[in-house]
Formats: sequence, structure tokens, C-alpha cells
Amino acid sequence: MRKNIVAGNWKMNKNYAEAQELMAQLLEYKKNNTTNCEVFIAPPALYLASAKEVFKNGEVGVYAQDVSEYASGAYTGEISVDMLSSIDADGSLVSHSERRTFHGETDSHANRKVKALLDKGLTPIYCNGEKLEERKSGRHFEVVKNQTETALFTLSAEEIKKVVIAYEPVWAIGTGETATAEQAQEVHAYIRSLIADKYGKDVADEVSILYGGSVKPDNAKEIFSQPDVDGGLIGGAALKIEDFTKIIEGFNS
Ligand SMILES: O=C(CO)COP(=O)(O)O
Repeated sequence: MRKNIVAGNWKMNKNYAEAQELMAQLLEYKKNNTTNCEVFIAPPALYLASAKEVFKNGEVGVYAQDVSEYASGAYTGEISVDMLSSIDADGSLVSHSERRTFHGETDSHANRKVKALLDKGLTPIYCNGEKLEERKSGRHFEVVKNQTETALFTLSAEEIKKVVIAYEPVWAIGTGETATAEQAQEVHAYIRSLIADKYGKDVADEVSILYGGSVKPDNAKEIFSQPDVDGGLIGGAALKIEDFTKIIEGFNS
């Protein structure tokens, strides 16, 4: 069965002390509350090792925001899968739209990163989604199809079951403009149908597909209630404990 997941992508926010404080608050929340979803965070790389210390019993999954496609060597600024593995990190986001926009990442990079993570037993959270012009011109299905096929369809059935997909329409990220629950459901169902066509329905039913883009406490529950939406990848609202925990509670009823 696929999992329900709420993941917080902290992006380039919080100094060390602030990051520790938010982790402590999240641990406290997890100790005192039962959640109907798994909770992950993707803090800046600098804080990953301390996050693993804080969540040493696996209360919260700890993910990098990016990982190198290369194994090791002269790649200044990069972090390898082995390094993540050596601190017991659970996985990494792959090809978030901000990596695509500001760092020229493509789905070919995504494909190699996803494979590198899976080869070492870590979980990729592969991000895709269309830009505003692509949505306006009605090309969002075609864009998402090309992205998904290029990034994921060289994987085996066993491998793709281990990938988490995050559909994040670029026009909804950090803009306050959320895809409606119906818009999210429509694309999620489409992504699942692509996986079903290639790998079979049983495999597609195992893949968790998260929605990302201006998820807030007041819209999380409706979005999460859609049949093909298995949770959310949360940006701004993951930075405040009150907001993030209310979003997690979107799965509680
Ligand atoms: O990019 C996102 C998560 O990865 C979404 O960000 P916001 O929730 O701030 O729109």
C-alpha cells in the first residue's frame, strides 16, 4: 500500500539555532500526537546530520534537498548519495523546480539522481510540474508526461515503487495560488495512469504522489482527500510549527 506523507521543504531558510528549534518543536509534536501520515523534512544540507540526531528513532524522515548524480570526486559544492547514506539520511528531493530554474537541472539529471539514490537504498522524492505558460496553453499533461517518462521510465517496476513523486505546478509555488483540489487530482490521476500503462496498475497503486504548491492549513484537508493525492510537499507553511502540524492534521479526519 502506498503511504500518506507530509514533507516540509525548508529550502534556504533558517539559521542553525532556528533550525534546531523547529526540529525540537516537531519532535515534541510527534511524541505527543498520533499522525495518520508519515512526516518528512528536507532541511538545508548543513543541518541534515543534526536532524538525524534529533529524530534518531525515525520519528520524522530526513531528506536532502538535492544530491549529486556523481559518486565522488572533484565536484565542488556537491553532496553524494554515499555521504547521505553515511549519516543515515532517508533520501533526497530530486529536481525541484527551483533546481530546474536556477541551476539548469533537466529530467536527464533527475533520472541519474533517482537511480543513484535507489542503487544505495535511499528514497528519491522526484519533483515535476508545469510552468504557468504551459498550463495556460493547455500543455500541462504533455509536459508532465515528458518529465515523468524521461526521469523515471528507465526504472524497473521494483524500483519505481520506491520513488515518491511530488507534482508541483510551478505557478502555484510560493505564489499563494493553489491548484484546486480537482486540478491536483486530475494531474495525479494522470501520472498514476502513465505508471499503470507502463508498469501495470498494481505497481502504480504503490507509488505515493504528493501535491506541492501553496499548501496551507486551510486547504490541506481538501487537497489530501482526493483519491490520487497521497500527501503534500510543503514550502513556506513548513517553516512554522503551528502551520505545519495543522497541515499534518489534514489527514486526521
Ligand atoms: O516548492 C514547494 C515545496 O517544495 C512549495 O512551496 P510553497 O508551499 O511555499 O508554495
